[in-house]
Amino acid sequence: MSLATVDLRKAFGGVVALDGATVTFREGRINALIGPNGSGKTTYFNCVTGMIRADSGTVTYGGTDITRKAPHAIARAGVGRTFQLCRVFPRMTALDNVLAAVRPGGVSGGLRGARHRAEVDRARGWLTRLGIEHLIDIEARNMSWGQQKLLELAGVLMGEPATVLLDEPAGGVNPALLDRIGTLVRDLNAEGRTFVIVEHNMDLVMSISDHIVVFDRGRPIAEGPPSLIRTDERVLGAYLGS
Ligand SMILES: Nc1ncnc2c1ncn2[C@@H]1O[C@H](COP(=O)(O)OP(=O)(O)OP(=O)(O)O)[C@@H](O)[C@H]1O
Repeated sequence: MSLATVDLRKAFGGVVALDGATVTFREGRINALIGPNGSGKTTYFNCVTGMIRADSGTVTYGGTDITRKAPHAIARAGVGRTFQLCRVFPRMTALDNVLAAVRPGGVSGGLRGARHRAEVDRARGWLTRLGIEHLIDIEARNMSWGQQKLLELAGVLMGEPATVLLDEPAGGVNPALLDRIGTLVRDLNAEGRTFVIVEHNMDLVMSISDHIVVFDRGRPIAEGPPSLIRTDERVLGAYLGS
Protein backbone atom coordinates (compact mmCIF):
# COMPACT_ATOMS: atom_id res chain seq x y z
CA MET A 1 0.00 0.00 0.00
CA SER A 2 1.25 3.46 -0.78
CA LEU A 3 2.28 5.79 2.03
CA ALA A 4 1.46 9.41 1.33
CA THR A 5 1.54 12.77 3.06
CA VAL A 6 -0.11 16.01 2.06
CA ASP A 7 1.22 19.36 3.27
CA LEU A 8 2.75 17.94 6.44
CA ARG A 9 4.01 20.64 8.80
CA LYS A 10 5.87 20.51 12.09
CA ALA A 11 7.70 23.21 13.98
CA PHE A 12 9.70 22.90 17.20
CA GLY A 13 9.42 26.36 18.70
CA GLY A 14 10.84 28.60 16.01
CA VAL A 15 12.49 25.75 14.09
CA VAL A 16 10.44 24.61 11.13
CA ALA A 17 11.29 20.93 10.66
CA LEU A 18 8.58 20.10 8.10
CA ASP A 19 7.38 22.85 5.85
CA GLY A 20 4.57 21.43 3.76
CA ALA A 21 5.85 17.95 2.84
CA THR A 22 3.66 16.43 0.13
CA VAL A 23 5.09 13.08 -0.89
CA THR A 24 3.87 9.69 -2.12
CA PHE A 25 5.95 6.58 -1.53
CA ARG A 26 4.50 4.03 -3.88
CA GLU A 27 3.79 0.44 -2.99
CA GLY A 28 6.31 -2.16 -4.10
CA ARG A 29 9.22 0.21 -4.46
CA ILE A 30 12.47 0.69 -2.64
CA ASN A 31 12.08 4.39 -1.93
CA ALA A 32 14.84 6.54 -0.46
CA LEU A 33 14.40 9.79 1.43
CA ILE A 34 17.59 11.84 1.37
CA GLY A 35 18.63 15.40 2.14
CA PRO A 36 21.20 17.41 4.06
CA ASN A 37 21.46 17.25 7.87
CA GLY A 38 18.49 18.87 9.51
CA SER A 39 16.28 18.77 6.41
CA GLY A 40 13.47 17.02 8.30
CA LYS A 41 13.84 13.35 7.37
CA THR A 42 13.64 11.88 10.87
CA THR A 43 10.87 14.28 11.84
CA TYR A 44 9.01 13.06 8.77
CA PHE A 45 9.39 9.42 9.89
CA ASN A 46 8.30 10.41 13.40
CA CYS A 47 5.14 12.10 12.13
CA VAL A 48 4.27 9.30 9.72
CA THR A 49 4.65 6.62 12.42
CA GLY A 50 2.71 8.55 15.06
CA MET A 51 5.71 9.13 17.33
CA ILE A 52 5.15 12.87 17.16
CA ARG A 53 2.07 14.74 16.07
CA ALA A 54 2.31 16.97 13.02
CA ASP A 55 0.98 20.52 13.41
CA SER A 56 -1.08 20.09 10.25
CA GLY A 57 -1.34 18.02 7.11
CA THR A 58 -2.39 14.42 6.53
CA VAL A 59 -0.80 11.01 6.39
CA THR A 60 -2.51 8.17 4.53
CA TYR A 61 -1.61 4.53 4.15
CA GLY A 62 -3.34 2.59 1.41
CA GLY A 63 -5.77 5.49 1.16
CA THR A 64 -6.75 5.33 4.85
CA ASP A 65 -6.12 8.39 7.00
CA ILE A 66 -3.64 7.48 9.75
CA THR A 67 -2.69 11.04 10.72
CA ARG A 68 -3.84 10.87 14.32
CA LYS A 69 -3.34 7.19 14.98
CA ALA A 70 -1.09 5.92 17.77
CA PRO A 71 2.25 4.27 16.88
CA HIS A 72 1.03 0.75 17.71
CA ALA A 73 -2.05 1.19 15.51
CA ILE A 74 0.12 2.38 12.62
CA ALA A 75 2.43 -0.61 13.13
CA ARG A 76 -0.60 -2.90 13.15
CA ALA A 77 -1.79 -1.33 9.91
CA GLY A 78 1.46 -2.59 8.36
CA VAL A 79 4.08 0.15 8.73
CA GLY A 80 7.20 -0.95 10.64
CA ARG A 81 10.27 1.15 11.36
CA THR A 82 13.81 1.13 12.70
CA PHE A 83 15.52 4.03 14.44
CA GLN A 84 18.67 6.04 13.74
CA LEU A 85 19.86 5.19 17.25
CA CYS A 86 18.87 1.56 17.09
CA ARG A 87 16.33 0.48 19.73
CA VAL A 88 16.87 -2.88 21.36
CA PHE A 89 16.60 -4.08 24.96
CA PRO A 90 20.25 -4.33 26.06
CA ARG A 91 19.73 -6.87 28.83
CA MET A 92 17.52 -9.20 26.83
CA THR A 93 18.72 -11.99 24.56
CA ALA A 94 18.34 -11.78 20.79
CA LEU A 95 15.43 -14.23 20.91
CA ASP A 96 13.61 -12.29 23.63
CA ASN A 97 14.19 -9.02 21.81
CA VAL A 98 12.55 -10.36 18.67
CA LEU A 99 9.66 -11.89 20.64
CA ALA A 100 9.19 -8.65 22.59
CA ALA A 101 8.64 -6.84 19.32
CA VAL A 102 5.34 -8.66 18.90
CA ARG A 103 4.48 -9.03 22.59
CA PRO A 104 4.43 -5.57 24.09
CA GLY A 105 3.05 -7.05 27.30
CA GLY A 106 6.29 -8.92 27.99
CA VAL A 107 8.05 -12.04 26.88
CA SER A 108 7.64 -14.28 29.90
CA GLY A 109 3.93 -13.78 30.40
CA GLY A 110 1.35 -14.47 27.77
CA LEU A 111 1.69 -17.20 25.24
CA ARG A 112 2.16 -20.85 26.08
CA GLY A 113 2.31 -24.14 24.22
CA ALA A 114 1.94 -24.43 20.48
CA ARG A 115 1.46 -20.74 19.80
CA HIS A 116 4.53 -19.90 21.80
CA ARG A 117 6.57 -22.50 19.91
CA ALA A 118 5.31 -21.20 16.58
CA GLU A 119 6.40 -17.69 17.50
CA VAL A 120 9.79 -18.85 18.69
CA ASP A 121 10.24 -20.67 15.36
CA ARG A 122 9.30 -17.56 13.46
CA ALA A 123 11.69 -15.44 15.55
CA ARG A 124 14.46 -17.95 14.95
CA GLY A 125 13.62 -17.82 11.24
CA TRP A 126 14.16 -14.06 11.11
CA LEU A 127 17.38 -14.25 13.11
CA THR A 128 18.62 -16.89 10.64
CA ARG A 129 17.56 -14.82 7.66
CA LEU A 130 19.50 -11.85 9.02
CA GLY A 131 22.56 -13.98 9.69
CA ILE A 132 22.56 -13.65 13.48
CA GLU A 133 21.01 -16.94 14.58
CA HIS A 134 24.27 -17.83 16.36
CA LEU A 135 23.57 -14.91 18.73
CA ILE A 136 20.12 -16.17 19.71
CA ASP A 137 20.97 -16.54 23.43
CA ILE A 138 23.31 -13.54 23.63
CA GLU A 139 22.16 -10.35 25.33
CA ALA A 140 21.94 -7.39 22.98
CA ARG A 141 24.41 -5.33 25.03
CA ASN A 142 27.11 -7.89 24.17
CA MET A 143 26.61 -7.53 20.42
CA SER A 144 28.35 -5.19 17.99
CA TRP A 145 26.52 -2.09 16.76
CA GLY A 146 25.88 -3.73 13.39
CA GLN A 147 24.52 -6.88 15.02
CA GLN A 148 22.20 -4.76 17.15
CA LYS A 149 20.90 -3.05 14.04
CA LEU A 150 20.18 -6.43 12.44
CA LEU A 151 18.46 -7.51 15.66
CA GLU A 152 16.28 -4.41 15.65
CA LEU A 153 15.34 -5.14 12.03
CA ALA A 154 14.51 -8.76 12.92
CA GLY A 155 12.07 -7.43 15.53
CA VAL A 156 10.46 -5.12 12.99
CA LEU A 157 10.12 -7.94 10.46
CA MET A 158 8.57 -10.16 13.13
CA GLY A 159 5.58 -7.83 12.94
CA GLU A 160 5.25 -8.75 9.21
CA PRO A 161 5.02 -5.14 8.01
CA ALA A 162 4.08 -4.60 4.36
CA THR A 163 6.01 -1.32 4.48
CA VAL A 164 9.32 -0.90 6.25
CA LEU A 165 10.86 2.48 7.14
CA LEU A 166 14.60 2.28 7.80
CA ASP A 167 16.32 5.24 9.47
CA GLU A 168 20.00 5.19 8.48
CA PRO A 169 20.50 1.42 8.18
CA ALA A 170 24.10 1.91 7.03
CA GLY A 171 25.06 4.29 9.86
CA GLY A 172 28.12 2.95 11.66
CA VAL A 173 28.12 -0.51 10.07
CA ASN A 174 31.10 -2.13 8.33
CA PRO A 175 31.27 -2.66 4.54
CA ALA A 176 30.55 -6.41 4.69
CA LEU A 177 27.41 -5.80 6.70
CA LEU A 178 26.45 -2.98 4.37
CA ASP A 179 26.44 -5.45 1.47
CA ARG A 180 24.32 -7.84 3.48
CA ILE A 181 21.79 -5.11 4.31
CA GLY A 182 21.59 -4.10 0.63
CA THR A 183 20.97 -7.67 -0.48
CA LEU A 184 18.45 -8.24 2.26
CA VAL A 185 16.45 -5.13 1.37
CA ARG A 186 16.38 -6.18 -2.29
CA ASP A 187 15.24 -9.71 -1.40
CA LEU A 188 12.55 -8.51 1.02
CA ASN A 189 11.36 -6.07 -1.63
CA ALA A 190 11.23 -8.85 -4.25
CA GLU A 191 8.90 -10.68 -1.84
CA GLY A 192 6.54 -7.71 -1.92
CA ARG A 193 7.62 -5.40 0.88
CA THR A 194 7.77 -1.69 0.27
CA PHE A 195 10.71 0.27 1.70
CA VAL A 196 11.33 3.89 2.59
CA ILE A 197 14.97 4.39 3.55
CA VAL A 198 16.53 7.48 5.12
CA GLU A 199 20.22 7.18 4.42
CA HIS A 200 23.34 9.32 4.02
CA ASN A 201 25.41 6.60 2.34
CA MET A 202 24.92 7.57 -1.31
CA ASP A 203 26.49 4.38 -2.68
CA LEU A 204 23.82 2.35 -0.91
CA VAL A 205 21.02 4.76 -1.86
CA MET A 206 21.99 4.88 -5.52
CA SER A 207 22.49 1.14 -5.79
CA ILE A 208 19.26 -0.10 -4.22
CA SER A 209 16.59 2.57 -4.69
CA ASP A 210 13.93 2.65 -7.40
CA HIS A 211 12.79 6.10 -6.42
CA ILE A 212 14.47 8.90 -4.47
CA VAL A 213 12.80 11.85 -2.76
CA VAL A 214 15.11 14.70 -1.78
CA PHE A 215 14.25 16.95 1.16
CA ASP A 216 15.64 20.39 1.79
CA ARG A 217 14.41 22.58 4.64
CA GLY A 218 11.45 20.39 5.43
CA ARG A 219 10.01 19.75 2.01
CA PRO A 220 10.72 17.79 -1.16
CA ILE A 221 12.75 19.64 -3.77
CA ALA A 222 13.24 16.79 -6.26
CA GLU A 223 12.22 13.20 -6.85
CA GLY A 224 12.91 10.51 -9.38
CA PRO A 225 15.10 7.51 -10.18
CA PRO A 226 18.78 7.53 -9.10
CA SER A 227 19.98 8.38 -12.62
CA LEU A 228 18.05 11.67 -12.53
CA ILE A 229 18.71 12.59 -8.90
CA ARG A 230 22.46 12.10 -9.27
CA THR A 231 22.68 15.01 -11.72
CA ASP A 232 19.85 17.24 -10.50
CA GLU A 233 21.09 20.82 -10.02
CA ARG A 234 18.69 21.52 -7.14
CA VAL A 235 19.93 18.46 -5.28
CA LEU A 236 23.57 19.34 -5.76
CA GLY A 237 22.76 22.88 -4.63
CA ALA A 238 21.00 21.68 -1.46
CA TYR A 239 23.96 19.53 -0.48
CA LEU A 240 26.41 22.33 -1.15
CA GLY A 241 24.27 24.65 0.95
CA SER A 242 23.45 27.10 -1.82
N1 LIG B 1 12.63 17.43 19.30
C1 LIG B 1 13.12 18.49 18.66
N2 LIG B 1 13.19 19.69 19.28
C2 LIG B 1 13.69 20.77 18.64
N3 LIG B 1 14.14 20.77 17.38
C3 LIG B 1 14.09 19.61 16.71
C4 LIG B 1 13.59 18.40 17.32
N4 LIG B 1 13.68 17.39 16.40
C5 LIG B 1 14.20 17.94 15.28
N5 LIG B 1 14.45 19.25 15.47
C6 LIG B 1 15.01 20.18 14.47
O1 LIG B 1 14.24 20.03 13.29
C7 LIG B 1 15.08 20.08 12.14
C8 LIG B 1 14.93 18.78 11.35
O2 LIG B 1 15.56 17.73 12.08
P1 LIG B 1 15.54 16.20 11.61
O3 LIG B 1 16.23 15.40 12.67
O4 LIG B 1 14.16 15.81 11.25
O5 LIG B 1 16.42 16.27 10.29
P2 LIG B 1 17.15 15.09 9.51
O6 LIG B 1 17.00 15.43 8.06
O7 LIG B 1 16.65 13.78 9.96
O8 LIG B 1 18.65 15.29 9.96
P3 LIG B 1 19.87 14.24 10.02
O9 LIG B 1 20.16 13.84 8.60
O10 LIG B 1 20.99 15.05 10.62
O11 LIG B 1 19.42 13.08 10.89
C9 LIG B 1 16.47 20.34 12.65
O12 LIG B 1 16.71 21.74 12.60
C10 LIG B 1 16.44 19.85 14.07
O13 LIG B 1 17.37 20.53 14.87
